[in-house]
Amino acid sequence: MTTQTPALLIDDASRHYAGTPAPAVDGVTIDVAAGEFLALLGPSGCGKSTLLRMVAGFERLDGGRITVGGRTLSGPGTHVPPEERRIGLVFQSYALWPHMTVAGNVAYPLETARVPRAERERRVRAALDTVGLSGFDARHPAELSGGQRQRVALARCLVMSPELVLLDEPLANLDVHLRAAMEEEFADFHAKTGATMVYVTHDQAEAMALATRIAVLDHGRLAQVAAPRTLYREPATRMVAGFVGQGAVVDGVVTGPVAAGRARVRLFGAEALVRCRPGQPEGPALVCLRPEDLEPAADGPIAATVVRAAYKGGFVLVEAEPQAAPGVRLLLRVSGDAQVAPGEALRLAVRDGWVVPEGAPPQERLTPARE
Ligand SMILES: Nc1ncnc2c1ncn2[C@@H]1O[C@H](COP(=O)(O)OP(=O)(O)OP(=O)(O)O)[C@@H](O)[C@H]1O
Repeated sequence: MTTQTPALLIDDASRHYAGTPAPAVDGVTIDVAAGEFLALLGPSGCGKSTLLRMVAGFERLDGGRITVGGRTLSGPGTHVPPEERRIGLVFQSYALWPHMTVAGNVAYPLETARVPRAERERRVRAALDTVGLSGFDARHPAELSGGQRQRVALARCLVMSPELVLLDEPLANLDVHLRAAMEEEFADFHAKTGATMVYVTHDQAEAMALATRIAVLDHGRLAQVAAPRTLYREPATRMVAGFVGQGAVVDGVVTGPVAAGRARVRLFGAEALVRCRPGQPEGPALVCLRPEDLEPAADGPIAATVVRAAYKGGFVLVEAEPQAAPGVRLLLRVSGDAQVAPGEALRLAVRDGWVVPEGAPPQERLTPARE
């Protein structure tokens, strides 16, 4: 059996800024396989950028270790400076030189590294070709769209053939349409180069669309790292359940039996069968109900009242309040043809759900590109 060295290993890494009450990054462990696209996701201030800056070498660690391809870059007594890490960086501000042409910007890191002219020109051409900007060599950044500028920044990073590429909210400054187009560009870029990527975002849709795995940070700690589908269907904590995807996290009681990943739960006085981790104990529990887990049904056991109904094109997103739990809001989708109005009574059936195993170990290891 062979054990592959992870492309990037963040091992129990911490950073506590002086004068702040709590660590920005608190004992985070993640290993990233070669060729993996890992998204770091979480609300503002959860420590995503700090963690990325630690990997890049701009921040020192207060504890733990960071290795890339088996080489320790940060650790007790070790801090390799950013420029010696062979890591590509792409940030939301493209940081292109305005007085240089596109080709000049992309060639810049090669010049700094004293790469001979002929090889430099070949690599610049190849990098511009990869990002779909052949023929733009002579333009200046001011003559490009936001998306094109971001692609130049990608090409400039790619031209150095980095082992690892770090991207910090690279689409944050682009409008919605351009973001969608650039998402595809990033997916292409990843497929073509096979580079290992770590991508910071607070946009869960972006993370879901791009990443092989997503690491969710919550107040500097790793809440869960898993494939997008697992994160959505089997959130490990209340925070992950609420932050990723739509739906509700509600109080229920596991009444058993718990077998084959299923449990019987009592929800709003009704019985339902939902998914759970093996060994889920009986008793009070949090249950995550996604919109597709709930269905209006004439004989549904949960009596509810429509609070809001929003036509979303093709379907209506309904917010409903169970009569047994005033203040709780459930979300479900009904057909776009259905007439649903606030105040209406509704009976709901629970088709699926997930018992949130708060307190269980957060780490899930998966090989890249596999669910
Ligand atoms: N240089 C600094 N000095 C002191 N505190 C800092 C510094 N940089 C970040 N912090 C604090 O560390 C915590 C994590 O910040 P960080 O920028 O890593 O979060 P983030 O998840 O990237 O947020 P955002 O999505 O808003 O960029 C925050 O509480 C922030 O205020």
